[in-house]
Amino acid sequence: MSEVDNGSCAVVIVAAGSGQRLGHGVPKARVPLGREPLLAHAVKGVLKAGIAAQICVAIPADDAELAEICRGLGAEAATAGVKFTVVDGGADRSASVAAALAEVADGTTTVMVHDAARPLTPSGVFNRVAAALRDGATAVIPALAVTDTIKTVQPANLPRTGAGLEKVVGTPSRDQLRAVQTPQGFDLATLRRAHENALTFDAETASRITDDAMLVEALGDEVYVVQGSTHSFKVTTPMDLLLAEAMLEGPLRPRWVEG
Ligand SMILES: Nc1ccn([C@@H]2O[C@H](COP(=O)(O)OP(=O)(O)OP(=O)(O)O)[C@@H](O)[C@H]2O)c(=O)n1
Ligand SMILES: C[C@](O)(CO)[C@H](O)COP(=O)(O)O
Repeated sequence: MSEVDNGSCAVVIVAAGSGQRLGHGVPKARVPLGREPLLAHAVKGVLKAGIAAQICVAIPADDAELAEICRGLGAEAATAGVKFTVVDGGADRSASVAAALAEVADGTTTVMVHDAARPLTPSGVFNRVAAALRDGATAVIPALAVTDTIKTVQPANLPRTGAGLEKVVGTPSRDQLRAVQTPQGFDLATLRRAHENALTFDAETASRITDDAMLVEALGDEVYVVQGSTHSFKVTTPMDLLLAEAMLEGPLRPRWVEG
């Protein structure tokens, strides 16, 4: 049972990336995972969570195959009573989110932004984000504690040969570090304001933006953190896809996969 008023929540799924690091030669959202493309898993995960009144998907412009996949997913969403909207994505992730935000239906109060590249995200994560929004957060992200030791580095040359390497300049305390995931949840007006503010960023600042929470941080607003999930990992490299395939075949198989 969903913990939120899904009558006012839209979920934006960004699926317009090219998937260079996965290296399949087709947009990543179309790459098969088991019997279905990554995007289908992401959409079905949202439907399973039962938190959305609308799903708005950003896909690469002129991708007829993904548009066809979206027609099938739209029919499934309609059966669940969820409005399904497809928009052309932009040149980077932020632009894809902005394009989708423009199509969010009137009356929507909260929005979650989710990566199509996180196909196995459990319902519990959507529900934790939704619960924090309901409890008054205007921005909330799921995250995990980091397990590696993280160093900050800068370019350096070896003393004898001058070979170019990097050297360590610091070791931030792991207690304060978190690895951030999606879905990231927001009050809709706040996220729209954050994206409008981002239009004033210079090119270098804009190029450092990797998630929506950073845009809300730039407004000076609080961003709250809820527990993420190891199952929500992002399919970025071929090894990630292997792990996702193994999860589909094993006891960690998500409940929306038939059979
Ligand atoms: N112009 C873009 C770039 C990325 N994304 C989406 O943002 C999410 C996270 O991006 P990432 O995993 O980096 O995907 P790609 O950009 O496709 O990967 P790569 O950097 O390897 O090309 C993905 O669901 C991707 O489809 C998007 O909608 N529009
Ligand atoms: C939004 C995100 O998935 C949070 O971890 C991540 O920042 C996306 O980064 P990418 O470089 O587009 O993969």
